[in-house]
Amino acid sequence: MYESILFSKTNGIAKITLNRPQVYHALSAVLMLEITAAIAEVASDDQIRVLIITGEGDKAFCSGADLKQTLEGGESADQMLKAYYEPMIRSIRELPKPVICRLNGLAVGAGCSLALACDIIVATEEAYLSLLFVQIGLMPDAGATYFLPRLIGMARTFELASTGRKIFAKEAEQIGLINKAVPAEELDSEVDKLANYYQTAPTLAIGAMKKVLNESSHSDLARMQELERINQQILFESHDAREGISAFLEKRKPDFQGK
Ligand SMILES: CC(C)(COP(=O)(O)OP(=O)(O)OC[C@H]1O[C@@H](n2cnc3c(N)ncnc32)[C@H](O)[C@@H]1OP(=O)(O)O)[C@@H](O)C(=O)NCCC(=O)NCCSC(=O)/C=C1/CC=CC=CO1
Repeated sequence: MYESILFSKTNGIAKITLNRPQVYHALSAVLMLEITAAIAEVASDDQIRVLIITGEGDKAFCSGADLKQTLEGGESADQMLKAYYEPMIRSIRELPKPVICRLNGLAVGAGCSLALACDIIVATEEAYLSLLFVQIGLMPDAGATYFLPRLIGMARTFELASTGRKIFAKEAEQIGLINKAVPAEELDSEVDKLANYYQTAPTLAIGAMKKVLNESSHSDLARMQELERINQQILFESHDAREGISAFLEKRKPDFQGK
């Protein structure tokens, strides 16, 4: 059904694998439309409780815009960003389910933006991120200027964006750009551990928390308290909250259904 991604759904866990290895999974229009379409499938499938995004193989997660297609496609940057990049990035942020980035290799340009849009990033120690836009005379896009200052502050963002230097996973972990750097042989067990946790977690609560946190960087305390109140009221009536509270009182493990 898809030509540039592999898409699987198993035991409540969906996985999107970018699959254009000959160009390090560079972002073609088709690839971006397919990622966005697969995320819409994840959104509408109540059985799916967590999404993993990764690249095929061990070299690259994503090399950013497919430069050949970008140059030859005849579309302006404005058109491409609006039509392909921005909907893809927003679909990750707006998905009310956790998204894990399995950073299997380099993530550069808009590939870096794609990784940063995810909720949790687990990387191999060999993986690196780079805002190398500046090296081809461009500036960060696809949401990078939104994510970076919030994650690592303005001074670090300016340095990384104006030089495009590589940030390997260990440094990225230290400065708070990713969650965890692990040896390559531990990447799958680390990602599986997280995915299995989320697959049995109270998905409704996690989705509401994600939606509210998305607002926190541009809202004041009163607005955040209002959003907390509105969403907590909805969660308080939910199956999983009733189950979680009952399980605590009955001294047993909760059986969360994600609703
Ligand atoms: C740093 C690299 C990603 C990897 O370097 P290296 O390990 O030395 O590997 P290479 O030999 O260079 O690459 C392997 C093959 O993949 C092809 N390739 C790699 N990246 C791309 C790409 N982005 N587009 C097309 N093809 C790519 C590469 O040509 C090799 O193919 P052959 O074996 O046939 O030669 C390095 O490859 C690199 O710097 N890549 C370019 C990174 C880049 O500049 N990305 C785009 C940034 S801009 C952006 O992401 C977003 C936009 C959005 C909208 C509008 C306009 C522009 O950009």
